[in-house]
Amino acid sequence: MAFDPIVLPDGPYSKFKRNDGLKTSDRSIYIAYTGGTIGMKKTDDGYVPEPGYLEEVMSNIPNFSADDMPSYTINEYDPLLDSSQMNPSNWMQIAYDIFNVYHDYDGFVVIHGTDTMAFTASALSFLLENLDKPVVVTGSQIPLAETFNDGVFNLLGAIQLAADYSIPEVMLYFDHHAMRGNRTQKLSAWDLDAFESGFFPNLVTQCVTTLVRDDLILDPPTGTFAVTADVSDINVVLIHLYPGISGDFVERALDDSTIEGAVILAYGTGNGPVGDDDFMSALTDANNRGVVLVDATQTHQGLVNLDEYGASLKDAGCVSAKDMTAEAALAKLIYLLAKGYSIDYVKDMIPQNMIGELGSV
Ligand SMILES: NC(=O)C[C@H](N)C(=O)O
Repeated sequence: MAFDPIVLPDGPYSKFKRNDGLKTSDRSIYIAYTGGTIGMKKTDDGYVPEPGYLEEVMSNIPNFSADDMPSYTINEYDPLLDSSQMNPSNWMQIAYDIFNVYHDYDGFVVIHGTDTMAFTASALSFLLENLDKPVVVTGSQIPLAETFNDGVFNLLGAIQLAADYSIPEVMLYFDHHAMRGNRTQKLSAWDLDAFESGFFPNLVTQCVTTLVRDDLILDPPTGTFAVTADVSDINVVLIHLYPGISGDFVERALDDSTIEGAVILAYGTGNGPVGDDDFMSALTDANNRGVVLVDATQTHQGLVNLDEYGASLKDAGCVSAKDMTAEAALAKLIYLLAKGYSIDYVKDMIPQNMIGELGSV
């Protein structure tokens, strides 16, 4: 009995796949190595960041120097940081670092600890204005030096994505998926599939082949790439609501004249104890002093709707973060304040999509 031959379709087409005739090995990638578990060394006191160690381990893994890899330059930061020690001035260091070499490379990889990776990815998406090259943030749960580890695939995948695709976005690459950076949250300190992209599909899935959601990728910018906001000294706070939170606590949390904004991590669709007069007046007073109050949801898949109930945090002056993650809401608020915009403009912009941080498909 004769069988018709199986005709395989051409591989999935992506308009972001670079097709200028160059090979992957002709491309060059810049790697900003900030720290994180991926490059740590095992010692009697546990894992520690060790200068030079990540590159040493990489040089013993043939894949990183294979013929079909792009060339890459690694800028190892000094000191290497566990990401739990990072603050907005570290975001600026990464942003300026990329800015300084932007025209010399095809794409960028940021090696970073997982703990605050979603905050950094969110912040970079705002800080790197008019980005038209891929910036892929990655790290791992287990150090690359361990025999069984997730760093090999994460780092190889991030480097190849930055080399082969011209996706003009800050992405977070983990466990074979690239997610929009400002949609991500760290969900697990245990699973190798540690991040999720809440209300938004993954942008890229790497299986036997690479599947790119062309329909979701941001349009290339029309303006010139720039880093114009310095968020290092912007003072905002994040207040996570919990049953029993007192007005006194909120008042003290906001009682600092340098505070310019606050993200209120509220329940469900943005709810809080609106019947508590002390709580509401602590917020109202801050709002009257010019502190921008942003109501974001503490759920991982939620949409703030301040008009759903008769009384809401809107009565205290809060503006809705809609479906933004806490990480994105904080980063966006800091960024908008750093731009020096008026309070009214910042409040207007929070619920409006700027760089893919909100809106569902
Ligand atoms: N897996 C990791 O990278 C966790 C580490 N504590 C960090 O965030 O730097």
